[in-house]
Amino acid sequence: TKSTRPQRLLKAVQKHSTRGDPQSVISAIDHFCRHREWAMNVGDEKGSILDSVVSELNPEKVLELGTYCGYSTVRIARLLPPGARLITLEFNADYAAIARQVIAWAGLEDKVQLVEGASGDWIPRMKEHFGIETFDFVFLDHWKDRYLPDTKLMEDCGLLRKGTVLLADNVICPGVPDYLEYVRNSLSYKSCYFKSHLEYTKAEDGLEKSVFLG
Ligand SMILES: Nc1ncc2ncn(CCCCCNC(=O)c3cc(-c4ccc(F)cc4)cc(O)c3O)c2n1
Ligand SMILES: [Mg+2]
Repeated sequence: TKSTRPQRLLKAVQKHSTRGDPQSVISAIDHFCRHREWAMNVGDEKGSILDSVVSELNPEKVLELGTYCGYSTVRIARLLPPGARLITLEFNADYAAIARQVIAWAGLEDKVQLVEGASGDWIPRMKEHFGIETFDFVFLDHWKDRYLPDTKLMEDCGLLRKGTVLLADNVICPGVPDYLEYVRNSLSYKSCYFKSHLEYTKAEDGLEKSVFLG
């Protein structure tokens, strides 16, 4: 039977990168997506912005919503200090199976916990199930119509603290208008837009960085 795009992406990682070398995994995925098949990874341009936000923050507790093949998981986890933890939620079991192998190939499995399921189901269980008090950094890259409800859910579950940073992908393309309106107008957030491009294309897209003020 025909392979899937995530399966072909994994093969490209195993063929063109070095096990245990996260940077080579990132480069192999970017090369595959730019020259073989487009895929919805955050990509190299927005990825560099993601890197700078994570490096500046040095977060201990990270939540990623939407793993896909693990590209942004690897980008974030490779920058985390020893002892820091990244929990990443993936709804699609096939994507999760590929992402686990990409994360393991990069040698980052000790920093990453991949959980299969829907954000709306798992966010309320973070405290009791993972012993998480609050998150320092959240990367939103899942269903675009879940960014706003899940942000409100994280607020209600007490998972955000003064200074927690939310970074949202795709705020222009595909777009998250209700989320943008909320974080840009709410007195509980200080928000700013990083203009960029949709991964591997010339179309405009960008990341919205929002600091929770408590
Ligand atoms: N609730 C819940 N909980 C947990 C979950 N885990 C996964 N999901 C479902 C996520 C499904 C993938 C989400 N990502 C995107 O849809 C996406 C799309 C584009 C794009 C596509 C076509 C174009 F022409 C232009 C742009 C580009 C991007 O960078 C994107 O990130 C979950 N949902
Ligand atoms: Mg995205």
